[in-house]
Amino acid sequence: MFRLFRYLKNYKKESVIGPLFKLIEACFELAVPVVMKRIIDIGIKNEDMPYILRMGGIMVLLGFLGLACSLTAQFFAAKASVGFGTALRTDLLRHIDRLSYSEIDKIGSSTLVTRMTSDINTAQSGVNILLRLLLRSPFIVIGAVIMAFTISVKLTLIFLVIAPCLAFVIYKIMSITIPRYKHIQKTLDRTNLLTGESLSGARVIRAFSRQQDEEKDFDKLTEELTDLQIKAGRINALMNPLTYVIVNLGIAVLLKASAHQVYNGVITQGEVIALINYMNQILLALLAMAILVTNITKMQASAIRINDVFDIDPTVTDDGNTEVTADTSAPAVEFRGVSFSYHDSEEYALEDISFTANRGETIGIIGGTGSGKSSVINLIPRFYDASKGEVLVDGIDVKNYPFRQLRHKIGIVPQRAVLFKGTVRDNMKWRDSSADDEEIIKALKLAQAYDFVMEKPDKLDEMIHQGGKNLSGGQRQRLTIARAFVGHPEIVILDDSASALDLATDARLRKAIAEQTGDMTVFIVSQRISSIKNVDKIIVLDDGKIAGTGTHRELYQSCGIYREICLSQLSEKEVREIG
Ligand SMILES: Nc1ncnc2c1ncn2[C@@H]1O[C@H](COP(=O)(O)OP(=O)(O)OP(=O)(O)O)[C@@H](O)[C@H]1O
Repeated sequence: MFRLFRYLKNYKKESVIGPLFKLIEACFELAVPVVMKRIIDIGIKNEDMPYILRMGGIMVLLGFLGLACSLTAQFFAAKASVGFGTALRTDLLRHIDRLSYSEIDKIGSSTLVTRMTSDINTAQSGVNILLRLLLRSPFIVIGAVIMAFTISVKLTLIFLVIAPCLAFVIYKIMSITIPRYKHIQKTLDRTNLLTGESLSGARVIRAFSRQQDEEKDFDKLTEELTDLQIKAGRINALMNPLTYVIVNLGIAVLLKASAHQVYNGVITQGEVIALINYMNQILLALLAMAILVTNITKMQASAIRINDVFDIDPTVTDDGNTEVTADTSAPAVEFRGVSFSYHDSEEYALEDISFTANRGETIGIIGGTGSGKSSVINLIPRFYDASKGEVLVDGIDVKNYPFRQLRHKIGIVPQRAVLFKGTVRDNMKWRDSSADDEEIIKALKLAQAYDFVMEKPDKLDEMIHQGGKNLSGGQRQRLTIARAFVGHPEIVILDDSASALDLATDARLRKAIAEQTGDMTVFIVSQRISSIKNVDKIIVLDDGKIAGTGTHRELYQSCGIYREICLSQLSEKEVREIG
């Protein structure tokens, strides 16, 4: 937890002023019983109305000063804790941004969202409470005991018995409830995960009529959560009655012990009232400490989870890499004996892959599901690093490029069409922020997206909802294809990105790519023969290995797997044409 306190370094002043004002407020609070004592012992005893009013005025003033100090402390504590949360969130996001796909796959994006949101919020409120209560509560307890000593040493001995009893009861209750609260937090995480999955997968759940099963799972989890909360709540509910019983018993003992002393003139009525006040102040301060400890425990759990993310070292980095000069005589992309496995698994997803893709060539990658097509193309922009062998772009190992330079060369159309909230124009400028409308329109035309964008009332200014929810699957795909071509990348990768297009649009897209990409090297990953049959070179993958490389005609004659795919997808006439 202490590791996270470095995010308070820009808020040193606030972190001192906040607690300081809380201490000043505590001093005013400790002074109130003294004034009360004077009102009783001097004002009421002498029936001195002006004195009572004067002292009453001082009490009100103490109240207002306390309030002002408390508000000031709250202001600075809030400023420091919000600043802490912001700095922590920014740094965590920066760290997550540096993680490779491999680490993100391992930890899971939904877990990262929880770390970024609820864990950071818990740490932030923990810091706020810490700044306000860490010094104040012990100060009030010690201060109240000292003030009581100045009134009567003998009667204060009762305090020395009551305060540890109170602390013990609070400690006992918390030692039972805190582990339960940790359990509740874990169940809450599971509930959040299930809720997230149910909401994001709502359409699939309905399509498969799985609502009832989902509801059943959700009910089970929420019942478990309710049960845990009720049990922890029941024990926690004992806190106030038990502590008040102890304090009231203490007050009864105090009254009994002081009665004689008051009668004999050893102690005044005002002093007895002041002692009772101090006893109540100790109780309230100890209860505040219980709240503080609960929050520190929650904060500690969140801090561990946040630090777990910080402790993950990115395995794919470009640290120390400086801009490289491309070797224009080398192939645009070359794989040399590349093998690759996910998360250091023993089993290779790709094995001994070697091929070259020259400038201006269009390369088709085909194979069954899970044959390794996406794995191959993910190695080009270094989303993952090859376990063995080398991946070269323009003759240089991708590991030697700064990410910015490498990825600027590449336009990627991922398998899942992801668009962001904003206008069509905003989305088109992701690769190249300086792209003008002319360039955007050229890319939209190539991707067969121009017509439907122009049919929208606001054209390039048409708003796209989060995730492109207000577009059809095919429209989304066409926009992601257009986005990859803006800014004229040297390499374009289309990962099964025409799957939602009708055959006619797909054919027009292929024709446009063949005619308009010029010196770009284009990779088309597909399971459809029709999407790749006219490209310069086709790579056939089977179970992570290359089963054949060549043109459509060559592969039909030499590669059994390719022929099988052709026979399952092409019409008799098309097959006859190859032969
Ligand atoms: N993130 C991942 N973590 C672990 N294993 C993975 C991951 N992604 C893919 N794999 C595994 O690697 C192998 C190759 O997967 P890949 O996605 O490259 O195949 P693909 O040919 O693109 O399949 P599809 O056409 O279905 O997209 C598969 O066995 C798959 O289970």
